Amino acid sequence: MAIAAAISLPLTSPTRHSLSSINIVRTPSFSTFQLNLIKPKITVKNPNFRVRASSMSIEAPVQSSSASLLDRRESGFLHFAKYHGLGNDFILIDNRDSSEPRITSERAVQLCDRNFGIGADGVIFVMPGINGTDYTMRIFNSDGSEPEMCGNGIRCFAKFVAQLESLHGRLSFTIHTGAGLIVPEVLDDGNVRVDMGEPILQASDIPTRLPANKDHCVVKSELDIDGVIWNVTCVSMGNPHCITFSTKGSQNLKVDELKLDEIGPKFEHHEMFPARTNTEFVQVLSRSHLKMRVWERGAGATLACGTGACALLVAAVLEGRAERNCRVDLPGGSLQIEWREEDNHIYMTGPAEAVFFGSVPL
Ligand SMILES: N[C@@H](CCC[C@H](N)C(=O)O)C(=O)O
Repeated sequence: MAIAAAISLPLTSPTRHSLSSINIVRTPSFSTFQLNLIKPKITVKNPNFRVRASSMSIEAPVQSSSASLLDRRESGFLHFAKYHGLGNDFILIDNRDSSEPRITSERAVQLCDRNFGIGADGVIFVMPGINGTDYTMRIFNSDGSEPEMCGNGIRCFAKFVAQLESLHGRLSFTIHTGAGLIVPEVLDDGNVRVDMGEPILQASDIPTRLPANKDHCVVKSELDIDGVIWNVTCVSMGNPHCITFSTKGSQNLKVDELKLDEIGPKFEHHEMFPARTNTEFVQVLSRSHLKMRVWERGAGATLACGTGACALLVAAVLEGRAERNCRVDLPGGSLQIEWREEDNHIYMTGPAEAVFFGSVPL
């Protein structure tokens, strides 16, 4: 099904956004508004552009007493919110009334398309909790595959739930995911700290066919990509990650120089990774400051990967390259990651922001 238009409002840009067909004015307090207080404030320049026309509508948040777009329930339309965590962007769907995703994986692929759809790295569904949890999160990657977890996505999930439920201040939820129980906490400053649980290190559970050491872990192993040997460590955060700091014979990667589009797919589809893999290319800036670029399974090069940042910290500690609490710089910004010795859990802290709201045909 075709989609007429998709618009994003980067939060770092000025408050007025000029597009060829419409102007959208955003309130400065955009990140703190309530979904049930949203009303469009759109100036239509081109009379041929109909904001709520045949296929898609766009609303910029300003305070009002009218009903939210997300409160409307016309049949045939899918209402969504677009969020991002450090530029890793997602279409969030209120699926609290059902444990079946409101759209298929095929439709998710269409909606994630940056030219013919809304544009996103994935689609996330907010579903009823199971096993005593508050909510369940499911996600489709932009290629339609379903991963177990998403670190940036779960921060967006927490902010979206807070707005759907009109909750304020410091909040914490329990969320059932394919990676087990995950607990995000919305902090007073708007950032979200997530208890990401324990890393999985057993080769068969990651899964990887790379040779394991005596602890059954894959640390400082070697992976052959077209004759180049990459030193890799493998970690699962519920989803698989392959982390590399160097090629054989070199000291430290310079991540800005990598041709990610060429090498990323070769890691992702390597025969050593039966469930494919996410890959983090890491440069050590200091023992508490790491820089990474990521090639994601099912989404390609993204601006950030939360589970990847957690996995790479574990790899850096296991390889003796870093402390347990580090700042991780990603193309879209920074995350603070801690692998706590007392409980073996990983804690990720970072932002998540609403971008725009809209509706498309189901
Ligand atoms: N960007 C996400 C990870 C999303 C899932 C990943 N592509 C996979 O297939 O495992 C994150 O922030 O963790």
